[in-house]
Amino acid sequence: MTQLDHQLHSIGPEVAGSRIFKFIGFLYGIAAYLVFFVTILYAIGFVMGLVVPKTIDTGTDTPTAEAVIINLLLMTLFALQHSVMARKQFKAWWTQFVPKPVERSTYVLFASLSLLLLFWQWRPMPAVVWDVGNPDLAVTMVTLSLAGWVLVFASTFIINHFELFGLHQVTNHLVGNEAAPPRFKTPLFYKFVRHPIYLGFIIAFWAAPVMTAGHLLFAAVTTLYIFVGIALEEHDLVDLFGDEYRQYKQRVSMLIPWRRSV
Ligand SMILES: C[S@@+](CC[C@H](N)C(=O)[O-])C[C@H]1O[C@@H](n2cnc3c(N)ncnc32)[C@H](O)[C@@H]1O
Repeated sequence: MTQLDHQLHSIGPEVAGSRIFKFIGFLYGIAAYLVFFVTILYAIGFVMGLVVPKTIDTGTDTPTAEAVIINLLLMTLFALQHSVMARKQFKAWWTQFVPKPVERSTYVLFASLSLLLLFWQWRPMPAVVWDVGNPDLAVTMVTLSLAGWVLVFASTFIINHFELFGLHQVTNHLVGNEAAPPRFKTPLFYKFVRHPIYLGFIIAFWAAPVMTAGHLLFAAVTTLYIFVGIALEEHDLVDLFGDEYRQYKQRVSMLIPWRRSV
């Protein structure tokens, strides 16, 4: 028995072909997760202008009107992919072709690829909108932006990082566990705002000591998209959890901890 056969044998009693497919699905899920992980790390460098070779403020010099059009198209492509593929009607349709256990991984992979395309093709718009100048204030803003990214990561872990990014589903499938039905949760930050991940992104995108026109366009459009995304997501959450989510909306603010409505 080869080592692979041995590993597959320990997974469960199914026929060999099915076990092979489960294992391939698992490897695919890991690959999709790794692509996501590289993409999100790149995103931090891209937005903050740190470490990575191509940032929000570098790249091919392009006339402003052309840069605005290209950048808007890139953000629209990401928004469409991200929102359309997340809807339950779309999921019901495409799981006829994509096996259910790898559906989330495929979504994560497509979202990562459309973001990587955005980073690659993004046109800088270097006009400076604000430059805080004061070094202490600049450090505060960079720290705030990093805190935004920490809020994003921490919130994914407290709600269920591995399920959000598809690893949970492919692992369950591999070991033959039934996928658990979605559960409504309000851990930690979710007691103060309904969307801590999105709040983290907003903070990370806006807290910039030097704000260029390109960065401002990115922050403004993504913030607008977050509000659209929230409306779509909450519509689905009310469908899924009913009164439990309706009452949560009454009780807990959307994005600003001390305000009920927003
Ligand atoms: C990318 S996460 C964003 C979660 C949340 N909007 C945030 O900003 O922290 C989207 C997924 O989280 C799920 N979700 C959002 N709020 C939830 C909650 N309170 N309990 C369980 N699942 C939730 C949605 O159904 C969706 O699958």
